[in-house]
Amino acid sequence: MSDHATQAGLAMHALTVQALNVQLGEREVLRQLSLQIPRGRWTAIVGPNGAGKSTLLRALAGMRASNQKQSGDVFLQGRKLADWNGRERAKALAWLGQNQPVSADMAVYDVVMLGRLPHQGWLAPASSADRQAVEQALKRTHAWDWRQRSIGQLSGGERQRVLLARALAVQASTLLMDEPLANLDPPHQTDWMLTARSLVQQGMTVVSVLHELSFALLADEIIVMQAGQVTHQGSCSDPASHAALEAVFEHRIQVRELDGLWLALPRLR
Ligand SMILES: Nc1ncnc2c1ncn2[C@@H]1O[C@H](COP(=O)(O)OP(=O)(O)OP(=O)(O)O)[C@@H](O)[C@H]1O
Repeated sequence: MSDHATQAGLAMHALTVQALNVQLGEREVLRQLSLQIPRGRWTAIVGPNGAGKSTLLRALAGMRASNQKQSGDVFLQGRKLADWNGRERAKALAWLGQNQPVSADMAVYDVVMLGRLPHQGWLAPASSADRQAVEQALKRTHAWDWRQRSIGQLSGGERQRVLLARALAVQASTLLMDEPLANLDPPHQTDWMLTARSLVQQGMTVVSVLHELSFALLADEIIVMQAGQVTHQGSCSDPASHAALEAVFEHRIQVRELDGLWLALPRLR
């Protein structure tokens, strides 16, 4: 393939991973992993504990642990992550991680405003576009009423909704989320899912690591991981994806349809 065709192929995808190896300390966590994440779709990453899902998501975001060695390439919109200007990358790629540290004294509004930093000039005050993005994000996650409270005073689920608002306030074209449903009650899990869907309808790319398999099956595409490798990638409605999911969890779960939705249920016998 010509360089031009390769470049066009890469640009078609939000993210492309080529032959990625990640070692954390002495442990080989990702091994020769290659995949492509389509633009404008919601992709869920699933797999057993320790499969390497969070490590993959962090690599997609260009984050490295202090004891990490890495080879292979990650491309964002056809360009190597390392070739992006930091501010432009921060505008293009938003991140919601697990247990993200936030100063407990900070007001909720200010926490969400941090999501606007890539859009702001050095020491420049927030613009009306920044304030509008923050308000919209806080209202979308039903956190607007707490805007003056300190984040340290919130429950785990309330805090998670504020951090989701911070990620939404970036207004990036790609949103990476690691276990976004952690601590959310069922109605807010549903709200999160509807938010993911509406972002995708607006053309955004959403990538989420999920343990809640019935929510993962509501995505467009599913990536199944095991022992540092991708064992399957396909549409969430494809029977081959359901088979891969059942297999990776040792047939301790089963995928069934109810009212047009795919559900992952425990297999008791
Ligand atoms: N900083 C680290 N140093 C050494 N090993 C690590 C480090 N972080 C994670 N690991 C190991 O890397 C492997 C993959 O971890 P990772 O967090 O990516 O898995 P995961 O699929 O997200 O798991 P879970 O579902 O439990 O969140 C695990 O075996 C874990 O013990």
